[in-house]
Amino acid sequence: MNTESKKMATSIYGRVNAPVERCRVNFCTDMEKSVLMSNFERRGWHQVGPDDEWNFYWASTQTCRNLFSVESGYRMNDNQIINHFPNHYELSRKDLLVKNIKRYRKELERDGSPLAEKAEVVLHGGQVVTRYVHLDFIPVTFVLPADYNMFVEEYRKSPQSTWIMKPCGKSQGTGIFLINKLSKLKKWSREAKAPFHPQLSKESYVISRYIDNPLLIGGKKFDLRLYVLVTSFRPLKAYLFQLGFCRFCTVKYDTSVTELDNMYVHLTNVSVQKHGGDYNNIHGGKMSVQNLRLFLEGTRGRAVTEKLFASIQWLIVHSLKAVSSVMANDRHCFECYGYDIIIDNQLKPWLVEVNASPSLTSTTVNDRIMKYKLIDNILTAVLPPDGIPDVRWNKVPNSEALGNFDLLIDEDLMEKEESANATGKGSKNKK
Ligand SMILES: Nc1ncnc2c1ncn2[C@@H]1O[C@H](COP(=O)(O)OP(=O)(O)OP(=O)(O)O)[C@@H](O)[C@H]1O
Repeated sequence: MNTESKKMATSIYGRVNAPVERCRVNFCTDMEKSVLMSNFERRGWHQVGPDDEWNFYWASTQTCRNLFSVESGYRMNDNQIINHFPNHYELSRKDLLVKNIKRYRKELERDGSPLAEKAEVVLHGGQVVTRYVHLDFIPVTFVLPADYNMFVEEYRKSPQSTWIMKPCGKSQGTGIFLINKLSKLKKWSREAKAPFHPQLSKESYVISRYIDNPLLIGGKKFDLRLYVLVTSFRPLKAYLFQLGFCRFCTVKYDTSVTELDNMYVHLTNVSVQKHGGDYNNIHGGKMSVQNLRLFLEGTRGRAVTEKLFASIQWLIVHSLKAVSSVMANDRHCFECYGYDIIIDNQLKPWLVEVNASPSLTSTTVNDRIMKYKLIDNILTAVLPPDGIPDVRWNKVPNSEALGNFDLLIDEDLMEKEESANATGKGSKNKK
């Protein structure tokens, strides 16, 4: 690499900008976010249009779907990669995520896996129900209108529970509301012109048990936004970014009925909270995961904190395994998912949602530094050491190339280790 090409980027990113190999890559994007563009520029990449010969496409989910559609007839060559799997919605659509996780649990149960162990638990109202011991990481959820009767049955088991209704095809808190009475749901259904009638309803919803005992800090509810990079679904290869963050509500948590419609109390989306009068532009209602860890170690102890973070990794791996068999594992694809997780006051993590297009908009300076680093680390991890996209590469970055990503799972590696162990055992046995 000559000195010309060894370009140290300057400016606000500081330490983030280690020298990168500058090589000729033609990139295309329909998302001109500054954290993306500055990363591409720093690598000396050249921007081209979708009809030109691109090597690297950072596309919106819709553009990616169009590109993979049968009608488009587009065929990628070995030097082209793109940032979504064609049917990412199996993981990122609220209803499909639930459907896939339910199927995965049933399959494990049918195979007699110890992971599918069940036990009886007592609900608030004293009712005893059976739940998965290890795979109970999404709140009880039903898809409406299809599962309306099943929902009513569950609702009656614990009528004092609160439920959250979310439209499947929307984001950023749009169309979400809480209910604590079946009558409220029925009223809404009437006003929305019979959305529970499968033939009449245009939109499906999920209704989930509301996690009404979230862990609070400073009296406020928050959730975690974690980034997970998947480079392959079969074999599964996934990495967790260390620099996730917590997103706080601006108003203190309050479960009283009068506050049920107050979204500044219940929804942690930045897109909701930034409209609140108490929104802070400096920290943007965000706190790093490292600081959360320190806070928990100080207030709850190191062992339970370790256990919580291990459970979070566990739930991410199993949510990915739940979709791995249905994902179109195109070798041109990688994807960075935004995981939304709520921790309850028993330090149990709950998976709320997975986003295929986590926001790359920066609300604060720290946010911008972190997101810049995220993109930098993704690019380094998905490209072979020479920096040129190549699907024939084995997609195993070395530990240096992972930057702030930690390996979550590599089924390839696991298989190799297993067979090495078996061979080791074999030779021991021979002795
Ligand atoms: N089961 C639940 N219990 C408690 N709070 C929840 C639950 N589900 C969602 N929430 C809250 O509602 C917010 C919005 O939910 P969710 O992320 O599923 O919807 P969204 O509008 O699609 O968000 P996004 O913009 O991230 O796609 C979450 O960030 C969380 O604060």
